[in-house]
Amino acid sequence: MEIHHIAEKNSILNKFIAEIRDVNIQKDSLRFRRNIERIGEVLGYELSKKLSYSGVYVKTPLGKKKIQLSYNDVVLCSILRAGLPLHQGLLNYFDDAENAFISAYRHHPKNDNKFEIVVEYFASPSIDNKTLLLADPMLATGQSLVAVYEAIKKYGIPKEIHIVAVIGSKEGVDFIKNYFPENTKLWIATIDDKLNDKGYIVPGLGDAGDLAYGTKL
Ligand SMILES: O=P(O)(O)OC[C@H]1O[C@H](OP(=O)(O)OP(=O)(O)O)[C@H](O)[C@@H]1O
Ligand SMILES: O=c1cc[nH]c(=O)[nH]1
Ligand SMILES: [Mg+2]
Repeated sequence: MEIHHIAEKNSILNKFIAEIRDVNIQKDSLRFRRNIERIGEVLGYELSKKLSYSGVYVKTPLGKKKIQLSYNDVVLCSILRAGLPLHQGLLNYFDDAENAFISAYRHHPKNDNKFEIVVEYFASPSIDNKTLLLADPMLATGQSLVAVYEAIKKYGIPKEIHIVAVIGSKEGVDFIKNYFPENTKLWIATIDDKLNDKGYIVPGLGDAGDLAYGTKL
């Protein structure tokens, strides 16, 4: 897996990451969602550099100009709930992508810290031979991404996969490497060192779904 850790180089992206982490600023859910969306735009721009391009003539009022345009058939698949604002950010740039949505949540059968991932809702076009963008802001243990990848296989075999995430843990990044095809690319804004005993990223940002959409029962 090719890992692109975007915040390793300083850019305006750092401001968006600082705001979603900041315990006070993150309380503004409108700003939180918009910052995740902005990060999606930045990551989408970065990954667009690795797509396939061919020259297309564009007619202007005064002549014509050959421009390199990407010709990939992109399917943008996001994991509910927290994936929604990231999805919107990517869709702002890949505006003619097809779209897929999948639900994944942590089920605690014994009410302790051990959980399994339950994948229930799935709406997807065929992903066969297409460029799959798999978006989820948090890559904690990596189990949600792997469960989703297993579930999506019945919709076809993608030509290539780009995973898009905002904050990951080192452990989660190492875990998913074993499950995705070798040519998969991970576009991740930033990576933290630790997970706590509940599988939350430390320092991370807390619960991305709750921060974007409120607490659930
Ligand atoms: O890498 P993992 O250990 O699998 O954890 C990451 C998952 O946790 C979050 O979703 P969550 O289960 O909180 O659902 P939500 O988006 O509805 O809040 C996040 O959006 C990922 O899907
Ligand atoms: O740190 C984490 C881990 C899982 N889900 C989140 O929203 N945050
Ligand atoms: Mg959550």
